[in-house]
Amino acid sequence: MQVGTTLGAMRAATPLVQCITNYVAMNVAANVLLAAGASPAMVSDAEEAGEFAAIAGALTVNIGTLSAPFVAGMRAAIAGAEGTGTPWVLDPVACQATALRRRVAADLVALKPTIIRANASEILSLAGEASRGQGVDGRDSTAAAQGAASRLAQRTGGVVAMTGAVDFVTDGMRAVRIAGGSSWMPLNTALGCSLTGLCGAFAAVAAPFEASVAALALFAVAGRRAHGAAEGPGSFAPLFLDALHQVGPDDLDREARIEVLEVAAA
Ligand SMILES: Nc1ncnc2c1ncn2[C@@H]1O[C@H](COP(=O)(O)OP(=O)(O)OP(=O)(O)O)[C@@H](O)[C@H]1O
Ligand SMILES: Cc1ncsc1CCO
Ligand SMILES: [Mg+2]
Repeated sequence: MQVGTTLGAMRAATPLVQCITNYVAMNVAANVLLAAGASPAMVSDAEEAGEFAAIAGALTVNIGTLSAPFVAGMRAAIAGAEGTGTPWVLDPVACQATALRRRVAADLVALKPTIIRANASEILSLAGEASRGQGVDGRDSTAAAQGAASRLAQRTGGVVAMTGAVDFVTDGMRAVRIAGGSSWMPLNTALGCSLTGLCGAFAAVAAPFEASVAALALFAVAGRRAHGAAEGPGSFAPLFLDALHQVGPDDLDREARIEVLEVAAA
């Protein structure tokens, strides 16, 4: 897959990405998007979120620190995005954990996100299957959730970008696995939330499946590079930001480990 071309297009556009994300992720995700080449804006109040979505290249919606004002802002923003045909990405953080999260996540999935980016435990929960997730941390393997991801994609008509030690992306017809990354990534908070924002940046310039694969591949390559130079989760964080900035289109094509799956295997 031509992930390098997609990265080049994203950087050339510097897309404006509206991120409705949680308090933990706001700063981390903004820095990740800036380092990768996009232009993040954390705009979530219901009074302006719909208006902003109409001028953004993409919208991302994350339920990590959920509250009624956040939900109102999400609904306004999604309505604005739908009005202009703007792609939007859902991150259903810890959607298995409480009744509020299950209800809000189900309501948002019913609005048919362009992309759902989540860990395997969240995908299993959205698909109505048993999840071992502990709060925001995934505890299931993506291999065990491939079927759930495919069914979810078929139900929404969108793309499911599921992450873990090995990532899995499907639109219900096509599927790929992406290897790489670092075991220190889940020890850095909000990297998944930041990747959701990056999926939005790529979706502003490319079709949802290609956008998701490019975003996850960039994280996998940058994570692998940073792992080689880091000594632990703390030193990993700045090295990862540097790598996100340094990986170019040719590097991405050369270093990405993307396996295209037979449909039957998905
Ligand atoms: N064990 C691992 N080895 C390599 N890469 C990993 C591993 N676990 C996660 N990653 C990578 O970390 C990034 C975030 O994925 P993860 O599944 O941890 O998201 P998440 O659970 O939603 O995170 P958060 O909610 O903390 O933001 C992805 O790029 C994924 O490929
Ligand atoms: C730790 C944490 N708690 C709510 S959201 C979040 C960021 C990782 O999902
Ligand atoms: Mg998450």
